[in-house]
Amino acid sequence: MARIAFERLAHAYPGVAARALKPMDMVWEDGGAYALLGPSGCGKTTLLNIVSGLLRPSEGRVLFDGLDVTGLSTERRNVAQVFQFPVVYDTMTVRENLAFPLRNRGVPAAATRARVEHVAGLLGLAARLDRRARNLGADEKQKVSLGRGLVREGVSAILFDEPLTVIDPHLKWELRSRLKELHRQVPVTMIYVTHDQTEALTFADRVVVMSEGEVVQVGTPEALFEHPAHTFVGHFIGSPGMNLLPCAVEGRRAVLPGGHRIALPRAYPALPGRVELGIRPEFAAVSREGGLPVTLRRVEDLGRRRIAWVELAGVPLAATLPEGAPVPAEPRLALDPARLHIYADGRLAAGEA
Ligand SMILES: Nc1ncnc2c1ncn2[C@@H]1O[C@H](COP(=O)(O)OP(=O)(O)OP(=O)(O)O)[C@@H](O)[C@H]1O
Repeated sequence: MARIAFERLAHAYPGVAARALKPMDMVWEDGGAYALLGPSGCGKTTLLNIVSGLLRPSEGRVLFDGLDVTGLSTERRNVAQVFQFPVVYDTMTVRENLAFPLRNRGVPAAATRARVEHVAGLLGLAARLDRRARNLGADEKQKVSLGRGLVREGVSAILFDEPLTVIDPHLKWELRSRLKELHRQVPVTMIYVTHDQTEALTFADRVVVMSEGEVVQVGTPEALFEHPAHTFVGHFIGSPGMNLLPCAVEGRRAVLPGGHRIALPRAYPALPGRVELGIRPEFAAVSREGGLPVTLRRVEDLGRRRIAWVELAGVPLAATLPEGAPVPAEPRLALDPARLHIYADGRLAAGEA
């Protein structure tokens, strides 16, 4: 297990002027379960390959427990990896596949057998141990691949690159829970790359959100929901994401589209650049009275809750229509003051209580 640190780490691919990763300092705590979340092309795989040693960063250093490993191979770093597509030997049995990483490192036969059976049990593969891998379906092959990543004890970290892509949707939930359970039993540092927020939020204790080669926030799923540090996080996490309204801020007041003034929970100094007010749909309620006048465009029934799509002076936003309430003829929008956030050029402005 290892605490992994980046020191002024950045990466540009040869012949490409723009950096795929912008300079960053970061720490991955020993034993943490991290998800690396972001849209396609934001740099997740680049970052993961730098941790594993498949890719050498063009700038900065990678430290494992304080030791500079920037120039070391994956093997020397003692990192296990699970990729998007199954990596299994078709002619071997499941048992032989799972035992392979242990045999390679000279683990005694009895210990190998016990460990293989334990991991197979965790992944629901116990009844398949003596089958040839080529006779397995795609889901089961990927389970074997996961097992090969998990079977070694004492690794510095286990890295997963979208490991559930080929897995049937109903099995994804089960495998995520099994991985989480495994992390509870053996708290090794795990980094799990995904572009799926549900996958990230259910697997991880800490979610690392990336956008355009930058880590924009590291936080618990709750922190990302309650206090998005960046408008990208507000919008990317949540369904629908956070509403963003252009505004002007004067001390403890915000002036919204249409010239509506609302009180803010904190006081702000003069803010530079583009200023926006962020509020999640969960904390913006549409009702018959109290609040800002809005135009109702449509109501979306999501089963457990209803989303009212409204416009405030022409600016669209999503709000909640409380359970059981009729759709109001003249809707008003109430924003929970405690849940308002102010952003300047995309970044959360601190304000003073
Ligand atoms: N070998 C390469 N040479 C040049 N540019 C690359 C190379 N690999 C990735 N890139 C570029 O670097 C950026 C980050 O890519 P990366 O694959 O790390 O993103 P990602 O978040 O993992 O995306 P995805 O989810 O689609 O895999 C992209 O703009 C990509 O086009």
